Amino acid sequence: MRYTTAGESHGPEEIAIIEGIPAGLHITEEDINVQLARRQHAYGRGGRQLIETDTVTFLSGVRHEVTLGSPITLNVHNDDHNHWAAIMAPNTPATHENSARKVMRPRPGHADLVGGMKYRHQADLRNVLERSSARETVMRVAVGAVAKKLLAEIGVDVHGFVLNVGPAKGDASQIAQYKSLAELRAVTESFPTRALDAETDAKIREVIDQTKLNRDTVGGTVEVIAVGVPVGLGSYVSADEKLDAKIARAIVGINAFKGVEFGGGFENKDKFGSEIIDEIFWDEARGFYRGSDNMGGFEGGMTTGEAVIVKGVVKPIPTLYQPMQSVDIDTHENHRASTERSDTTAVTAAAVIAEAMVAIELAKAVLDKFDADSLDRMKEQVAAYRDEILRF
Ligand SMILES: Cc1cc2nc3c(=O)[nH]c(=O)nc-3n(C[C@H](O)[C@H](O)[C@H](O)COP(=O)(O)O)c2cc1C
Ligand SMILES: C=C(O[C@@H]1CC(C(=O)O)=C[C@@H](OP(=O)(O)O)[C@H]1O)C(=O)O
Repeated sequence: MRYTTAGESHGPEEIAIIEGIPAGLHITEEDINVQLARRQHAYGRGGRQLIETDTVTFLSGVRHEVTLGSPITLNVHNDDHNHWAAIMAPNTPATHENSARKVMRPRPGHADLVGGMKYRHQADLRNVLERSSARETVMRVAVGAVAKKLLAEIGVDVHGFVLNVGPAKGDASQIAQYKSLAELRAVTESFPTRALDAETDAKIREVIDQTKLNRDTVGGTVEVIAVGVPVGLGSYVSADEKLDAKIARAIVGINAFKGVEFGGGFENKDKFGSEIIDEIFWDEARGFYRGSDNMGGFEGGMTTGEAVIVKGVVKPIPTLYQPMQSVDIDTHENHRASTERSDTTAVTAAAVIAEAMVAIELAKAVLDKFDADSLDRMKEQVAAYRDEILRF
């Protein structure tokens, strides 16, 4: 499976093309729209989300709600494009009027300055901004929704949620507190916040509200948990086949993510080996299993069969309503950076995006390992493999 996305933030459409999804997967636009809504309506977002109604259209690869095995094209319309049609027009030469919203003062913390230097966009840094915007993540969530549907067919369930925002502490992995991922989902699905308990939920909302009043932005930590993952996805034999490494790349590839960890993560460094190594047990029903999951479901770059637990750190987003110091790329004079309207935090939406990225990497690994032409054949192979592993 591979995918690509295309689209500018204020252009007419966002597009994704996915190749390698087996024939025979039941999927509807609504399956995807549910996930898009979780991203779009996350707490702490700005005015743009009041304009958009993120819904997907299938343009290829799906017939009568079933995948054909051919490339799947997904499309989400940018409703805001109406307000930008002249400025984004692909077929009209630049004029004084349609270049009205030029960006000449790069926004610190964005791709503006380096992207401008790299692509020689010295006439207008909007040419960088439009694609570097996290608007593109709407398509990653759409692709992730297809991946989640595929994974559900083999009993893999992936869920992402917010652990903390700003100084509201408490970023210990949550899975241990819950009997099942379904239970965890039941309490965290109610975005805007993780809602693990009413007090923390209220604290997180308060931090976001107060940050907005301060005309500032705030970061935080998200967690993604996947259960039902088969043993042995990824491989130790070559560095680029390690699945934990692929997931780390996929997480840090999301706009504004600055860190990633697995299981106990950075906290493991403060403990002794005897406290954190996941010991091996066996029983008839489960076969081999670990007594704990401090490694977040990976040994040697391969899934152990325990829950995959991934955390990501999201920076406070860079566009503030109190613009930061920058320099005009034309005059080289000091100026306040350009301001676009902005979210207060990306953390809440980022939990949904991180979930999508983990689902995509797990789905890719499953499709690499098993026959991926027909869904039924893939499921037969996965079942036979699970049975073999149980009897090891
Ligand atoms: C869901 C989401 C929404 C975002 N919204 C904004 C925003 O409104 N304003 C902003 O300055 N940055 C926002 N960002 C962050 C920028 O896209 C990001 O910081 C920038 O592209 C530079 O990339 P980097 O932080 O990965 O280096 C958002 C990120 C995500 C994931
Ligand atoms: C459009 C989305 O997020 C955008 C991501 C973003 C950025 O700089 O990354 C900046 C803002 O763009 P705008 O200036 O158009 O409001 C966000 O709204 C979205 O997530 O759908």
